[in-house]
Amino acid sequence: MKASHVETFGGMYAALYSAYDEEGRVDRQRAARLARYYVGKGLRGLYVGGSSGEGMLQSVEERKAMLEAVLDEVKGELTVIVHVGANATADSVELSRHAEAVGADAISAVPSIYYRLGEAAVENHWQQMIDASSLPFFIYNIPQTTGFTLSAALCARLARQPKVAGVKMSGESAFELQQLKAAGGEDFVVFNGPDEQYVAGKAIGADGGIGGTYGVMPELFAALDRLAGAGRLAEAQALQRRINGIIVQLLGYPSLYGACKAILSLRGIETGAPRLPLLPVRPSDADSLQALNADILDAVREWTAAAEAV
Ligand SMILES: CC(=O)N[C@@H]([C@@H](O)[C@H](O)[C@H](O)CO)[C@@H](O)CC(=O)C(=O)O
Repeated sequence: MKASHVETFGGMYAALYSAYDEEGRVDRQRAARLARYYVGKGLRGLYVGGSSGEGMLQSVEERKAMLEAVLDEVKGELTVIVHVGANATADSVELSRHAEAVGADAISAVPSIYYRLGEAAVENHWQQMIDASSLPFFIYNIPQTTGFTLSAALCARLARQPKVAGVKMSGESAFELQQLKAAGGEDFVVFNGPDEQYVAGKAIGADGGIGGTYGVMPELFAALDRLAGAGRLAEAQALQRRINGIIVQLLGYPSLYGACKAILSLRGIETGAPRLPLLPVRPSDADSLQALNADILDAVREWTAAAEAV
């Protein structure tokens, strides 16, 4: 019997950061090393080229290079979902075809942005990339950055296609997350997007999460999922509060991704600076980043034993 979408894709995914060399060019070796860092950390997989991955700031060729490097390194060990959303439909179609050709597990996309498109245009944009490959497709709903809110009606319509496997719900309303799950049906995978409220998303029906801060604390999000999934609510709430203390600090730097990349650099994983207009950390941030990294590693020590007992 064919595995369900929830069985195949449910779980926790780090939204992978970009990997550049010191001149800001996509660096395949660094991308491979970054992907390898997440093996054995309790995650199901990686989400490549999304918001955290700066896909929207890269050329089609750079995006292909990032994906190829990741798949060469971890294919079969981690499930790889690749974001193929681009402003021009033709670019998304090309990325969708490429994803299938190089062996990604699934594709995903935001709407085209800037033109404030209506539902018919967005639906057509997504449909073209769905049709361009045989891979499962995950809608990426992130209204606060795209200006487009996925309606339950459009979600239900798309979900009628067997290839449409779920939604990455980065909107902040837990109610809307539940409504998308209801619209998609039992085997429609809903990923929680806001890392700060994973427990709420899970409690209301998320099948896992994809997050931009998982990349600096994958063990904590894996533990959080296990505690919440086992119904150990008090511990899950306590861990979510601990995580949120860390996220608040990360959000205090010139850019979230710059801070996350700087923290990974302290652990020997070099990925370069984020691409402008995203700002890198400042030299004056060095001491606080050291302290934050130490705090995260303390939290990992505190919480992994608790979750292993689940
Ligand atoms: C608005 C936004 O960027 N949301 C992030 C969160 O992971 C976010 O970084 C986190 O909750 C911190 O605010 C994700 O939903 C997006 C994401 O994971 C990605 O595609 O990289």
